[in-house]
Amino acid sequence: MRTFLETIFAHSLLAVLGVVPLLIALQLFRTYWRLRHIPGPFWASFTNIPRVLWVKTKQAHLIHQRVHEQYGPVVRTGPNMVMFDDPDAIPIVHTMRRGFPKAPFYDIFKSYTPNGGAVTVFNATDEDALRKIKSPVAPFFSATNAMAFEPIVDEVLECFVKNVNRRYLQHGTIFDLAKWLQYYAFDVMGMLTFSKRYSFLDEGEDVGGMLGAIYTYMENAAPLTQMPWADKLLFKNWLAHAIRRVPSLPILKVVANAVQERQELMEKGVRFSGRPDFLAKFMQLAHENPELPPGIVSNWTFTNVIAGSDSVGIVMTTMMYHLLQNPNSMQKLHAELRSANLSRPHARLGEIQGLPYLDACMWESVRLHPAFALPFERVVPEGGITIGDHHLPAGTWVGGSPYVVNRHKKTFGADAEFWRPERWLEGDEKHKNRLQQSTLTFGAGFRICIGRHIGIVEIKKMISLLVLHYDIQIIDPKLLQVENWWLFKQEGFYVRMEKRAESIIS
Ligand code: HEM
Repeated sequence: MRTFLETIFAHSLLAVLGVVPLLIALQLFRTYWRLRHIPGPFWASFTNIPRVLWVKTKQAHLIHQRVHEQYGPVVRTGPNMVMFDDPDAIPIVHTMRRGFPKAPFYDIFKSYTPNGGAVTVFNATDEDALRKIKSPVAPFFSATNAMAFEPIVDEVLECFVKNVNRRYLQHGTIFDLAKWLQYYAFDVMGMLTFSKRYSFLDEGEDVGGMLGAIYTYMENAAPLTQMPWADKLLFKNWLAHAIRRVPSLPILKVVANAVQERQELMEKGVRFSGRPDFLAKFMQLAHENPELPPGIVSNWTFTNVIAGSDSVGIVMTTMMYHLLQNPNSMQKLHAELRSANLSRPHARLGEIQGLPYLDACMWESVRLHPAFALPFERVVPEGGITIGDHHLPAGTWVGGSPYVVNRHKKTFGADAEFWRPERWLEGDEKHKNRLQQSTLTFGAGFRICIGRHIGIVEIKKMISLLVLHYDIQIIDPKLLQVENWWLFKQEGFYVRMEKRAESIIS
């Protein structure tokens, strides 16, 4: 005979066995129901697992493209995530005013703190917190200030030339140009930000594995961006933090040392006698505004280094790759640069900035290969929004993949998949502006990349130098590999270079 306790246990067990599946079914139904009017893959209505797996293939950009081809311009890719492919949606989602915050995608890039994660200008999801740390520094990134950095860029260019010539030109040695463009981009950013190079160019290698570590970090972080609660569960909580030490990126240690050195000088009353780099400006700002959060100087400095280095390297690699694959474009650009009667050895920015074909090649590279190639997710505000025929309720995460949006055929032409810089020159200034505003590579609206003017200076200076002074031969275009861990990086861009007869650089 059953005891009283056994009877209670049996009834409770039956109740639990009945209620739990019911609750799960209800929750799944609720999840599905909210965005049931948006087409998309079946499982995406219930779980984010498909989009995590897409990112894990390293080729999510191609899957996003296929998903749009199959389901249309507005697609549900997760229980609460909707993607668009039409540039017309850019001003709806990436507004110029506040009120359309970044989604929890960006929480993955915040290091853990008990009160919600360390916020930087890049990863801030709370717009009040963003305003406090972004408004004071935004003017430093203006187009005019970017031009003032030109002498520093020239110095690093010289270092690039010296080391590439010494190592590879004499015996026609093959090397990976993508790596060297990345070294240049990092060394420029180190110089602009805290007046130090990391010595990648001098040593001709990824010193201390600093760059590799950034990539490994992105490889781990990118899948989590698609399921942010998993990051909270696995890494961003006090327990996980107590039992495992999250290793800091080695490059940030170099940056932290530079900041500390400068702070020690300041405390000793020694005035920094170097050029007014970003760090000097950040320190002065923090000194004059004690209400700014502690650690803000390191925070701004880290953001510059992380946001503004790999991205620039990626654009330059794209541009050189397509120029070498398209001799007609290379010849046109070479002819334009030659007839511009440029200063030697380094063209002045004022001389190259307005060159139409150089500009067209740059924008075509920016369009074809966005340095960050997953959707820039935002949270739909109160009242919802409408994209095409689809209403998205408040709280939905929405974003476009720059890779897909930048290939929108109605906007960019039937040949949008291919390299054709001329598309940027086939109309008046209005046409070019429209294409630029339809390109999502730098983001858009209120959170558009603030460093883009600086990036463009670095890119145009380097490409002019390479095209004007070197004959470059690509070894095997098929060796170029691309992997998309949000950072959309290339590798295996093997070339042989020799100086052009008319070159005067040594
Ligand atoms: C030319 C190559 C570059 C590309 C393709 C690029 C791309 C981007 C993109 C896509 C965003 C917005 C991301 C989003 O909405 O989630 C962004 C933001 C940002 N970028 Fe860049 N970037 C480049 C160069 C730079 C440079 C050189 C710097 C620093 C000097 C920089 C600093 C920043 C910062 C601070 C933000 C955050 C702005 C905000 O959220 O308000 N970027 N960048």
